[in-house]
Amino acid sequence: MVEFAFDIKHLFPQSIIRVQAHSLSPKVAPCRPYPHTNRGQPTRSSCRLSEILNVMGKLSADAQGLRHAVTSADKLAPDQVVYLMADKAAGHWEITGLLKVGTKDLFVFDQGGCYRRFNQTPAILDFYVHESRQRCGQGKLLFEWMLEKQGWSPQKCSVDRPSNKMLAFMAKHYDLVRTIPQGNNFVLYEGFFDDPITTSKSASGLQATGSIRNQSQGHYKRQEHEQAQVGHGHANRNTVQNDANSGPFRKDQKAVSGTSLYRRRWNSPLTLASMQ
Ligand SMILES: CC(=O)SCCNC(=O)CCNC(=O)[C@H](O)C(C)(C)COP(=O)(O)OP(=O)(O)OC[C@H]1O[C@@H](n2cnc3c(N)ncnc32)[C@H](O)[C@@H]1OP(=O)(O)O
Repeated sequence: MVEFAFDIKHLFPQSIIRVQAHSLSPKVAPCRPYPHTNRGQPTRSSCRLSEILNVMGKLSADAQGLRHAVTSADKLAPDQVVYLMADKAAGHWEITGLLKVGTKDLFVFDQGGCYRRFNQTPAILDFYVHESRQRCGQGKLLFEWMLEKQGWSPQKCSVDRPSNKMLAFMAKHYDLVRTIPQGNNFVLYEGFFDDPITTSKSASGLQATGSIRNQSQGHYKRQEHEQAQVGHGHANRNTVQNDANSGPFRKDQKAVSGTSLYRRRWNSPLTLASMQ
C-alpha cells in the first residue's frame, strides 16, 4: 500500500473518494505546510490530492509497463474523474487503488462491421490496485463504486488498451469476454450496442472467445511487467499479442510494433478528440 508523509485521513471521509480537476492544484509545488485561505490560492488538501494522484499514476504506469503515467494531476481534464481508494488495514490510512474514467467520442465498428460515431462513450482510462492488495476483491469494490456513481453499466464501458489483468478482471466479475474488434485502442464488449435503437444480436464481427488466451482484440494492449497468468490459465501478453492477428486491424498493429504504447495511444486515427 502507498503511504504518504502526511496524514491522508481527513481526505477520506469514506474509503473511496471522487477527485476532479477543480479539487487539485497541479501547478503548485511544493505545498506549504499550512492551508492557504486566500482566494484562488491552493489549499493543503488540493496539494495533497495532487501529490497522491501523481504518485499513484506513476505506480499504475509502472505496473503496466507504460513509459508515461496516464494519470497525473496536471493531465486530469475537467470532465474526468479519479476514484481513489484507501484503508487503514495496517493501522493507519494508506492509499490502495486508483480508477480514472471519462468519456470519449469514438468512431467504432458495430457487430455488423459498420463504422459508427459514438459520442460521450464511457471510458475506463486507468485502473490500479496496489500489488499488496491485488486479487482480494479491492478492484471489484472500486469498480462497482465507480459504476454506481457514474451511472454506468460494465458492458457499456469502453476500455482503453486493457492489460491482461484487466481483461481477466472484466471476464471474472462481469462475464465480459466477447469483444467487438475495433481499429483504435479501445475495447468494446458485446452488449455495448444493445440499446433500444441498435439492438442487433448478429454474431458477425464478434470475437467468440472461450478464454482470454484466444482473444483477438484488434486493439493495442498494455504491457505488464510480470507475465500475467490469465484466469487460471497461463497465457501471457505475448500469447495474446501473437493471437491478436486475425482482427480487422492486424496490419496497423504490426506497423506500429516497436513504438511506445503511450505514443500510439494519442496517435490513434480513429479517436475523434481527447476527453470532452
Ligand atoms: C484501462 C486500464 O487501466 S488497463 C490496466 C489495468 N491495470 C493493471 O493492469 C495494473 C495492474 N493490475 C491491477 O492493478 C489489478 O490487478 C486490477 C486493477 C486490474 C484488478 O484489481 P484487483 O484488486 O486485483 O481485482 P479483484 O481482486 O477485484 O479481482 C481479481 C481478478 O482480477 C484478475 N486479476 C487480478 N490480478 C491478476 C493477475 N495477476 N493475473 C491474472 N488476472 C488477474 C483476475 O480475474 C482475478 O480473479 P482471480 O484471482 O480469481 O483469477
